Amino acid sequence: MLRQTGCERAVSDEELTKLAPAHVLRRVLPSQLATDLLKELLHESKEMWRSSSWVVRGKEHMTPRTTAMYDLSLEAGQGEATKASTQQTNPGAEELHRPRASCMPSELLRQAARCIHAAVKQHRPESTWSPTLALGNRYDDGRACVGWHSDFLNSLGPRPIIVGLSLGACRRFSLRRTSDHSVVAIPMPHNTVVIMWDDCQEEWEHSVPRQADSSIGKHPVAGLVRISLTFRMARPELAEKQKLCSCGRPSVLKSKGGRYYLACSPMGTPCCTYQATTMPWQFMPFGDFIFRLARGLRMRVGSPC
Ligand SMILES: O=C(O)CCC(=O)C(=O)O
Ligand SMILES: [Fe+2]
Repeated sequence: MLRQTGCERAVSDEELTKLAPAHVLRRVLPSQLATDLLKELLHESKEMWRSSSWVVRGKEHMTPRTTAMYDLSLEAGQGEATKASTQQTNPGAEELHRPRASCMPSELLRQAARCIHAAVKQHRPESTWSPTLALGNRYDDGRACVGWHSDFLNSLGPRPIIVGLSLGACRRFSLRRTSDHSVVAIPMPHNTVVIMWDDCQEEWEHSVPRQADSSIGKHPVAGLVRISLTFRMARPELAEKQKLCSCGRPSVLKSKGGRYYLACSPMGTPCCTYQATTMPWQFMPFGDFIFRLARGLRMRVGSPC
């Protein structure tokens, strides 16, 4: 059933697949694995995850949640992530004033990654997607949130599959189409997965909005705390092709109005107000994308650095 919530529509799982390039799957992990992973991450996130921060005009802004990056390509015992691997898996991290924590994935987290991989394979047998990293987010209560955004494409490439697993408290996950700002929202109780595919990063934004604590579905173990893991596949071919802005700082690859563009300084004050490319994203095969990126997305800089 469609329900109007302000300007936001709460939709059923079936409707979501018709309205947005996204898919909700319930109880994807065996329930014991979901419980054990939740307990492990509740503990680990308290000890090791942290709020990142960035500085805009001298003022430090903290993320209203704690986060950590898990590099699934690292074998147990490999210890600290190397700088190269951190740069690839932690896009924008070098721009952060307080960078994101990098943690080693446990066996439980790897098992969860295998379940997520199998679920994607079941829905898209032809897909070669396989998760290489997971970004953890911890939302302690209704004030913790993530605002409207699409994920950086630098290390993921065009039209990436990104899979979010929710553990603990039930929060709302919202998707907004950039062309007309229509919003759909889905409740994400414990052990629910949302798959964002196709052009979800190119044409839509997503968020976990602030909520009154009284509207959050508490979990028997986690209470108001929600933990999410977003599984992604990094493309090593792209890491070598990262472009610096003309001011020398890293740039991020984003998409707007049907074109890719590189923007300066994702987290701080951009040196340039506008940088555009002339690369349309639609229907572009990955090989073409790499080729064009290697040749350089020629940037038109709106104002001088
Ligand atoms: O917590 C969520 O479900 C969303 C997190 C998110 O958007 C992200 O990690 O980029
Ligand atoms: Fe995101």
